[in-house]
Formats: sequence, C-alpha cells, structure tokens
Amino acid sequence: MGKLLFKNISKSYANGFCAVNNFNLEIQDGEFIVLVGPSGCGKSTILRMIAGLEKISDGDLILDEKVINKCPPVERDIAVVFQDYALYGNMSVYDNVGMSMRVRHEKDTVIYDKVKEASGILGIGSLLKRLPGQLSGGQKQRVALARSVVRKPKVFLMDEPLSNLDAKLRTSTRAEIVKLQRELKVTTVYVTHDQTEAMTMADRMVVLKDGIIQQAGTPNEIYYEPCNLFVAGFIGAPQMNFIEGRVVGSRFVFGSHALYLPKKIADPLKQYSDRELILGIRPEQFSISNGEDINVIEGELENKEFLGNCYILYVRIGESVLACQIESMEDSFDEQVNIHFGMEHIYFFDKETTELLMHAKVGENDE
Ligand SMILES: Nc1ncnc2c1ncn2[C@@H]1O[C@H](COP(=O)(O)OP(=O)(O)OP(=O)(O)O)[C@@H](O)[C@H]1O
Repeated sequence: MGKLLFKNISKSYANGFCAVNNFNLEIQDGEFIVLVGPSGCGKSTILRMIAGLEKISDGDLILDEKVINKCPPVERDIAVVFQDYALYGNMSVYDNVGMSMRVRHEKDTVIYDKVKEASGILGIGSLLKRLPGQLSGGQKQRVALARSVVRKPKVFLMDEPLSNLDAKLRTSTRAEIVKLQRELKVTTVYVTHDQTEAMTMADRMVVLKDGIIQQAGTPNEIYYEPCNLFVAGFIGAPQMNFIEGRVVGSRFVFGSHALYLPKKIADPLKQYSDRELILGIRPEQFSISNGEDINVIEGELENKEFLGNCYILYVRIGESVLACQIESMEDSFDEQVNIHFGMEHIYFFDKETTELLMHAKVGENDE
C-alpha cells in the first residue's frame, strides 16, 4: 500500500517565508501524481517533506493511516529520484543499484537477484560493471531509477528527473517512466515545471502557485476546466489567449471590436455586465476566415512559426497579440489577416478575482 494524505500541511522556513500554505490532498495507492507549477511555487519543498528531508511546520502527513511527520527518512519506505541522479561516483552501477539492500544487510544472493531484475526492467544489464562517469545522462537516470525500483518502496518521489536530458531522450524516458510505474503500481509523486510532462504523465496533476494549490484534477479536467486564470494560462502551449473586455447585450466588446455571442453564452453572462471580464480562448479555436463567418476580426500578422504539423500565427488586435494555431497557410498572407473566433470552448474569467465565471461549449447549431 502507499496511500498518502496531506492534512493542512504548511511549511515556513527559518526566515519566516511560507513556502507551502495549507496543502490538502489525498493520493491513492498506485496513483501517479504530478506536482506542477512555476519555479519557486513549493514543489520541491512538498517532495522533501514527504521524503522526511524537510521538517513539516504544520499539519499531518499520513502514509497508510500512520502520521509520519516525525518518522526519520530511512524508516519511511520512500525512494527518491533526484534531478542530478545522486549516484556514488566511485561505485559501479551494480553497487549503486544494490546500495540500499547492502545497507540493510541483505544476503549477496538476494542483492544479486534483485539488481539483475531491476537492471533488466530498466535495460541497463550490460552496464553493471561501469562507473557512473562512464555513462550518458540517460543511462545515469536509468541507474537512479533502478536503484529506486529494487527497493519496491511504498512511494516513489521524483524531482525533475528528466531535466538534464536532451529533448528526444526526455520524451522517450518520459514514456518509460510511465510504463514502469504502471507495471510496478507504486504510488508516485513527480515534480516538474514542464506542463507537457505533467499533462502526458499524470493520472492527476496538482497545479501550484506561491505554495497554494490552485487546482487538482486529471490532465483533461485541468486543460478543459481550468478553475482560474493562472491554471488556464499555465497549462497549454502556446498558452490560452486572454482578452480584456465587457459584455454589452449579446456582444463581448474589447477595444474597438465586438464579438457576437450566441444566446447560450450571452444569457448567463448578462449577470456580469457590470464587471470587467477576461475572455479566454485557446489557439486551436481560431481559423482563418473563409469570408462567410460571423465573428471575424481583422488583425496584423506580427510573426509566424512553423511547427511541422501546424502554424502558429501571432496576430495583433489592438492591445492584444493572439496566438492562433492553424493547419495550413497560404503564401498570400501578408500584413493583414482575418481570423475567425471559433467558440467550441470559450472561457470567461472575472478580471478582479481571476476566477472562472463560465466555460461555454458552443456547437454548430447554437445561435
Ligand atoms: N531553506 C530555505 N529558506 C528560505 N526559503 C527557502 C528555502 N528553501 C526554499 N525556499 C523558498 O521556498 C520557495 C519554494 O521553494 P521550492 O524549492 O520548493 O520551489 P520549487 O517549486 O521546487 O522551485 P524550482 O522549480 O525552482 O525547483 C522558494 O521561494 C524558495 O526560495
């Protein structure tokens, strides 16, 4: 088992800085949880508290019904994989992988079998005699993972384990870690500031900002149902476009522009007509107008990026520059482009509180 429960966990450092503020979360046995957020939001602090490397200032941390706040790291049955691998440079791969068992005075034959098994799973069987200095970054990371795997701990903690790998290796190792976790079914808490990593790996992701949970949910929930402006902007690349404006009748008015809102959206938005709103729309919602659309806005093309399977156009409309993802591009585009606002998913946030007020899904037949 490896069920982790955070009850009102807070962490203040000696200088009084509160790095984690009233963190509450229940992690189920076998779940893959990704903590994601910008630098300094408290991800590593949370991981270090779970590992027992950082004192908990307030609240209870419970592993399988037992409060472990004061339990020393070695007694927690938790394995940590660090960003810098933390391998012993003067020991062979075999000894690095078997280290934790040697410390526990396991028999040589048991150590041999377990190292063989773990190195087989991680594909490092041919490297066992080498020293860490004779390995590539990806191989070192596998050794670090194998070292955790042999322990069959209750919980794996991983702190940005892929950040030292190049982009291609990162993608393949990402998939391997997920596969490994599914096979071993060990509860995993994984820290990253990379939202793509979080989206692709997590059963559930927890988005943090300034030591406070913003939202916890499946990648799908976080992407399609962000609870506030921060989550909406942090998850998704290029990020969701935000446009400040107001609802006037059945229109969303911004600068000198007005978007027609179908009744399904306009009616419930009437109650917010006295507020300043932020309209959120993801890049993939846009298209280049074919001349027959209703919500067409003319903008100036500032920049374009070719991503292989699509283009990202950066289109200036008044004060805002909108990122628009389109599949193909005509050479004839010059300075001016007419973009069409699709409304399959459109979001309205309160500018003052930054909370989500409404997520509308508009179909073709909505008027
Ligand atoms: N020993 C310390 N004393 C005071 N403040 C600290 C200490 N360690 C960390 N902090 C602060 O606590 C906050 C959270 O740090 P933490 O390392 O958990 O962030 P993080 O989200 O993991 O960031 P990164 O992605 O950059 O590693 C930061 O603002 C950091 O400066």
